[in-house]
Amino acid sequence: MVPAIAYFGPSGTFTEMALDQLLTQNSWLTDQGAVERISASSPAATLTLVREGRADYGCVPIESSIEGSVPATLDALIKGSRVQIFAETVLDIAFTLAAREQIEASDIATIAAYPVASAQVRETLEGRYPDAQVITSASNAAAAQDVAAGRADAALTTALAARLYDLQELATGLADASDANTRFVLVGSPGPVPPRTGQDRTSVTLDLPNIPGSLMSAMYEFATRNIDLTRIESRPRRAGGFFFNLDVVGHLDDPPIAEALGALHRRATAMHFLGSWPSARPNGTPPPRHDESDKWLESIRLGKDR
Ligand SMILES: O=C(O)C(=O)C[C@]1(C(=O)O)C=C[C@@H](O)C=C1
Repeated sequence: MVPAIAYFGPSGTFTEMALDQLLTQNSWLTDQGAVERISASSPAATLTLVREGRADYGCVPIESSIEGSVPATLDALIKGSRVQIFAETVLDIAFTLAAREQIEASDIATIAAYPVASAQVRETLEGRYPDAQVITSASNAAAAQDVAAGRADAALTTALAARLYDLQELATGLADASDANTRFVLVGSPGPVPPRTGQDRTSVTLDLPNIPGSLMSAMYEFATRNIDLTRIESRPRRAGGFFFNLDVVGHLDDPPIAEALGALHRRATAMHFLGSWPSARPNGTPPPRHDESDKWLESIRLGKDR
C-alpha cells in the first residue's frame, strides 16, 4: 500500500513544496511508488487526519527563522493522542506578490496574506505598499485563491500558487531577511525511532510542577550532560498551566540524551517524546559520547580494572 500523506494545503503552499523535498530526501517513503497526497486546511487538521488513521503521515511547518515556532503546529502536536516526528526538511522562504492582472503598486488597496507570512515581510510590505490593507487568508495558497475569487487585489503567496491559480506576478523574492527559512516536519503515529545518524534532533514536551526553580532544575539535566538545546518554547494549556516544548541536539541512542530524558521523566508531571530524527541543517553540538566511561564501567563490573 502506498502511504497517504496529509499536508497543510491547499495545493501551492510552502508545506506542499516541503513535502516534495521530504519525498526526495527520504526514499523509504516512496518504496511502494508514488504517495497519496491529502490536502488539509490547517496544521491541526493535518494531524487530525494522522490521528484518525486517514493519513499515514502529515507534513506541517514547525519553525520559521524569522517568526520562531509555529504555534498552530506546537498546539496540534500535543493535543490528542501521541504523534511522533520522523523526518524534517528546511525551505528557504521568499514570497511572491500576485494579482489577477498586472496592476500598479498604488492601485493595490487590499493584500490577502497568511498571518505567519505577512509577519515575515512586515517591513517590505510597509515600504512598498504603505496604504494597502492586509486581509487574512488561511495559508499562502489560500491567499492566491482569495485573489483569484476577487476577495482582494493582490496575494502574498508562493510562486507555485500564483501559477496554479492563474495569477500574474507583481513582485518576487519578497523577504525582510535574505536568509529566511522554515523547518517542516513529517509526523506519524508512534513507531520505531529512525536510526541515529550523529546529526540528529530530539524533541519532547514537558509539564513541570508549578514551583520556584522547576524549569531551572529541569534544564540542569541537559546542562550537566553537555546537551545543546536548540529551541525552547512555553505554551499555555487550555485547561490552565503551561507546557514546554524543547529541541536538543542528539538522538535517543546517545547515552546523555537517554539519561536526561529518563531524569526529566522522573521530575515532570507529564512528558511526551516527540521523536528523534536526522537534522536537515545541523546546528549546535552533538552530545559527548560515553565510550570511555562505558568501557571503564564494564571493566569494573567484570573485575578487570586493575
Ligand atoms: O502557507 C503556506 O504556504 C505554508 O506552508 C505555511 C507557512 C507557515 O505556517 O510557516 C510555511 C512557510 C512560511 O513561513 C509561511 C507559511
